[in-house]
Amino acid sequence: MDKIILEGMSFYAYHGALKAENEIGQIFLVDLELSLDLSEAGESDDLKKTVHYGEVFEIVKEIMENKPVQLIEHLAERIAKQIFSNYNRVLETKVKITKNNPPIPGHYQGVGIEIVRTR
Ligand SMILES: Nc1nc2c(c(=O)[nH]1)N=C([C@H](O)[C@@H](O)CO)CN2
Repeated sequence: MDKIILEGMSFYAYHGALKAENEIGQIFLVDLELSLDLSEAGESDDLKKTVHYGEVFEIVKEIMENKPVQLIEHLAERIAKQIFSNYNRVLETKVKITKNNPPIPGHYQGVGIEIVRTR
């Protein structure tokens, strides 16, 4: 299946289970993969036959920069639901959200989750 990919989106936000995260905030990295048929858009060269990835970015931004929540799973779920609601063409959505510097002692590149939802 073809994919639209938005990779390395970053947002400063205040999500987290710890009060410190809600007060200080941190950077969240979001990767998104939308599975859909891109052949019609490829053949027609018509933007209406695909999903505008700039619009998708704004959907993610609105959710990531909105009211703080505890879990990044909740953010990922909201993003997937909104994508399916806005775009009937999308058959599957993969959302990966990472925190590179959470207040968790230790040496690591990042911590995060990835969900895959199918229509
Ligand atoms: N599966 C998850 N585990 C944890 C999350 C999360 O969102 N999903 N969040 C936290 C805290 O906010 C952490 O970032 C700071 O202690 C812990 N585990």
